[in-house]
Formats: sequence, C-alpha cells, structure tokens
Amino acid sequence: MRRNGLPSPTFDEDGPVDFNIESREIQEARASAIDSTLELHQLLLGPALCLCPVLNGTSLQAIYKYDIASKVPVHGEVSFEELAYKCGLNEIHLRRFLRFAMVWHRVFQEPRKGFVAHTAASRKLVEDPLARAGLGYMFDEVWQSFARTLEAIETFQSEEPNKTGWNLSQHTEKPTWEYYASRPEMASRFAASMSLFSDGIGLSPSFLVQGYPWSAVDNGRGTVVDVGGSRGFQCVAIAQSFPDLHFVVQDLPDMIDGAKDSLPTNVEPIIRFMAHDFFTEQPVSADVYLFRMIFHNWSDANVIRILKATVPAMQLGARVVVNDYLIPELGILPPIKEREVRAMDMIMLSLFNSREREKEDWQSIFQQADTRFTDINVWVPEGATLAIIEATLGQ
Ligand SMILES: C[S@@+](CC[C@H](N)C(=O)[O-])C[C@H]1O[C@@H](n2cnc3c(N)ncnc32)[C@H](O)[C@@H]1O
Repeated sequence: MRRNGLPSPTFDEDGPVDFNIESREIQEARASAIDSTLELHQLLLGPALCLCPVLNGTSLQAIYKYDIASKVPVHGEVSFEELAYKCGLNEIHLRRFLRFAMVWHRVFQEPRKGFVAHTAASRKLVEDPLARAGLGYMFDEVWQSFARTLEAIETFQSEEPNKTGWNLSQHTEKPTWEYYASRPEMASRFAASMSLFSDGIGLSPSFLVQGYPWSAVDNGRGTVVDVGGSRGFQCVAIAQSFPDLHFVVQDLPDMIDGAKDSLPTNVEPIIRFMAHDFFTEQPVSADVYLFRMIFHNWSDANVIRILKATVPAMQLGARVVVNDYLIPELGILPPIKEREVRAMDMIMLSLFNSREREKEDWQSIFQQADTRFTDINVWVPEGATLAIIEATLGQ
C-alpha cells in the first residue's frame, strides 16, 4: 500500500473509511492476508471458543436507532452523560452499548474516561448515509429474521416468500416487496443497503459488462430485456460500452416510476422502462433476458414459474442470462469469499425462503422450466463475485 501511495489502515478517526484499492494485485494480497489471519485467529481460539461466537447486535442496533454517531462531534468528544441526554437513553445502557461497540466493532473510542470520540468506522456512519442504511437494514430486519428462521421452517413447512423468519419477525403475511410498497421509508432503506453492498469490489457492474459477449448479441445490435432491472443501473453500464444495443428495463411500477428522468443523456435514447410483473407472460421479444440478482430471491418452484412465463416470448436461439452467486464445492474458494457466498445463502433462507445455487441446480431448473433450454454455460468472470449462467432456447 505504501508503494502505491495508499494510506495505511488505522482505526483513528482520521483514518481512511474505504480503501479504494483498484489494483487487483493489492486486492489479492489483502484477501490472502485476511484468509491467513482468520485461520490463525480461529486456530488460536480453539474449538471451544469457535463454538461461542458473539452474536449480539443490540449495541449496533442502538447506535442506528438513536442515531448516536451524528450526536458525537467529529474531531471532538462528548461525555456519556451529555450523550445519554441527547439520545434520550439511560446513561448506564448507553455506556454499555458504546463500550461493547468499541471493543467488538471498533466503532467509537473513549480517549479519556467518561468521554466518547469517533473512530474511522463511527465517522463513516456520520458521513455515509448508505452505511447508516446498511446498518439499519441489517439490525432491524435481517438479524431479527435469523432468530425466527427455524421457527418459520417448523411452523410453515413452505417455500413461499411470505412464510419466512422475516415474516415472523415483522408480523406480516405479506412478502417483502408487497410489504415495502406501502412503506416507502423501508423500501428506500433496502435500496440504499443494496447499493452499499453492490459497491463491493466483486459486485461492480463492470464484471457483467466485460464478462459477457455483448458484442455477439445480434452483432452488437440486439435487444436486451433486464427483467427486475430496478432503476436500470446495469443497463446503463452495459449501454455505455455497447451503444448499439437496445434495452428494456422491466420492474414493478413503483420501482421504475421516474427512473427514465435520471438516465445519463448519452444512453437515454436506447433504454426504455416498462412496468411488468415477471410472473405474468413476457410481452417483449428479445435476444437476451437478463436476470441479475433476481432468482436468488425466489424458491426453485417460483424461478421455474418465472422462466415459464418468459419462454413464450423467446425465439429460437434467444438466451436467458442469469447473474447470481454460485455456490462452489466446499473449500474451493478462498475462505473469506466462501464465507460471503454461504452467508448470502443463509440470508436468502431467512428473508425469502430462497437460496443460492450450485451449477447442477441451474441445469435442473432450466430443464424443469423447458426441455428446449440447451447449452447451459456457467462461468465466473475473473475477480467477480457473481457468476454468469447462460441458457439458450433450442429446438
Ligand atoms: C435484488 S433486486 C435486483 C435489482 C437489479 N436486477 C440489480 O441487479 O441491481 C430485485 C428486483 O426485483 C424486483 N421485483 C420483485 N418482484 C417483482 C415482480 N413480480 N416483477 C418484476 N420485478 C420484481 C424488485 O422490485 C427489485 O428491483
């Protein structure tokens, strides 16, 4: 990092909150150091302590709920007494929440007894609304869903998206998207968290742009339908590199409302938005139907329903292109990457009753949707977190 003029990692308030490492070599060195230190750490803990992880999110949840970070002056300090007053919290609770966060998460520090100051991590919460949204989503929704997941499995014995740990914890029978429709503040917190997670280096849209042969889609002049394409972020990225393609971004009406107005002007003429529920028959005939981070939100039966609704619009040779996590065989990925995929798989269970899939799962799902899906190719672009799964409709 020194050789590349990058700041050294530190917990100090003025330390870098993001590394902004672009070099693949440095990223790989960082990942391998994380893997090695994790292994060393767990070896030193030993089996008994590995069985006792601390799973207590109360402290971070309180920091989010009472917006504590914004009440601590940047480059200053505040007493526990005054901060408790500002937050409307009992001082004993506040002190234990913050001291837990200092020790477990390096969030806040106590430069002298009884006074609180920022670290780089707590300062990030003040300065980055996406980081705040991510914390809120994690501790108000995801963490609570984990605690009710086994209960949901036993009670419902169902794969439907409204029979989950999330449903039990939110006390609703509606699936997430429907529930969010009447709660715009939760919907925008979810969207902000997604853009925080998509900033992860392996999730950049550039991997989809460079990792798929877009120039071969009808010689670079074909039509791509981005199904469940949100506000068109992926299509914008692809369109910037392949300006002769045409795009239709489909999503639920609330999601695409006003999205056309926020497109960059150079790609605006080639990207169109359309309200479409992907469980109903696909109305657009295209060369490629892109599903990015869609199927991992749905059970196998529902993915098959969505694919069956797509097939009637597909001409011979048209393709479904899926961009989703791929579960590898155990031990093939570096440990830190494998943790991420398996963590996502568990989150999908608790929130949606869905799952991340292995290569063989994709073969089986496409075959069950339509036996004419042939040539199923699966690859992971170098450095990417998401795989590309491509299925072509044959005779
Ligand atoms: C995890 S997001 C993925 C968004 C986008 N493809 C991406 O990669 O950033 C899932 C998307 O599916 C959309 N969605 C959920 N149910 C839908 C339905 N029945 N029909 C169309 N879109 C739906 C949501 O509104 C949301 O934009």
